[in-house]
Amino acid sequence: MNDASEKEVVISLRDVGVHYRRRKGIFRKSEVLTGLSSVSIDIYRGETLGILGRNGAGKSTLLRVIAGILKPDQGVIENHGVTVSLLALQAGFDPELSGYDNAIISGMLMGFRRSEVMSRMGEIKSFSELDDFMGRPVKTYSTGMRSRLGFSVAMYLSPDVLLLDEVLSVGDKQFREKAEAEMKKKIHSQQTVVLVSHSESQINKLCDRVCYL
Ligand SMILES: Nc1ncnc2c1ncn2[C@@H]1O[C@H](COP(=O)(O)OP(=O)(O)OP(=O)(O)O)[C@@H](O)[C@H]1O
Repeated sequence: MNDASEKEVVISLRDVGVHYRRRKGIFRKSEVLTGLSSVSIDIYRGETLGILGRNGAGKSTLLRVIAGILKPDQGVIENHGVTVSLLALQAGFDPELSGYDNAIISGMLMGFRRSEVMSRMGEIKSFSELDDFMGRPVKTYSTGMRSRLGFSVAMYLSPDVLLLDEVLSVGDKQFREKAEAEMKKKIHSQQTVVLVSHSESQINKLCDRVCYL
């Protein structure tokens, strides 16, 4: 990471909280569940920030807030003009469309032109090892294949800030090692990454800084 004096904050959160309201029954009062409790953190350009915490601590909620998908009902989040994209295994792809079409749509949602996505398609296909499956509907993919596509799209079409939710934990050992090696290259470049993982050793291996929820 850069010298402390050169650190540039790209996203900052102050006292950010998210609460979910859940109805317990038609005639019963709803209860309020805390999804995220008073988080204050700065994300710096070029860093790889790891997020650790027990199940239900709010890691996925935090990433959704940073991505702008979820509006916090407490505190303030400021994005200092950066593009952000969240890669999570359960999110994103249209099951009826092919891997190619999903890669194009994902890229365009991140703000790339179609031609820019197409110019990287060869690398996306090759890294994902999906071969002919790239032309088939995503609903025919295994979970591991979906994550390989998601990971490859994220690696070759990176926004300013890349949010990864548990994406390095699936797929076979060989692909995981390849994905980790690619992540390390990103880390040594100027890519800003926020990585959620249940694996403390993975976080320690890959991240410059860790936030415990
Ligand atoms: N849509 C929702 N409606 C109600 N409660 C929710 C919703 N999404 C999350 N929660 C609750 O908010 C809390 C935080 O959830 P979140 O998924 O962010 O945690 P997490 O740290 O990512 O968990 P895990 O490690 O199990 O993936 C949990 O108690 C969860 O039950």
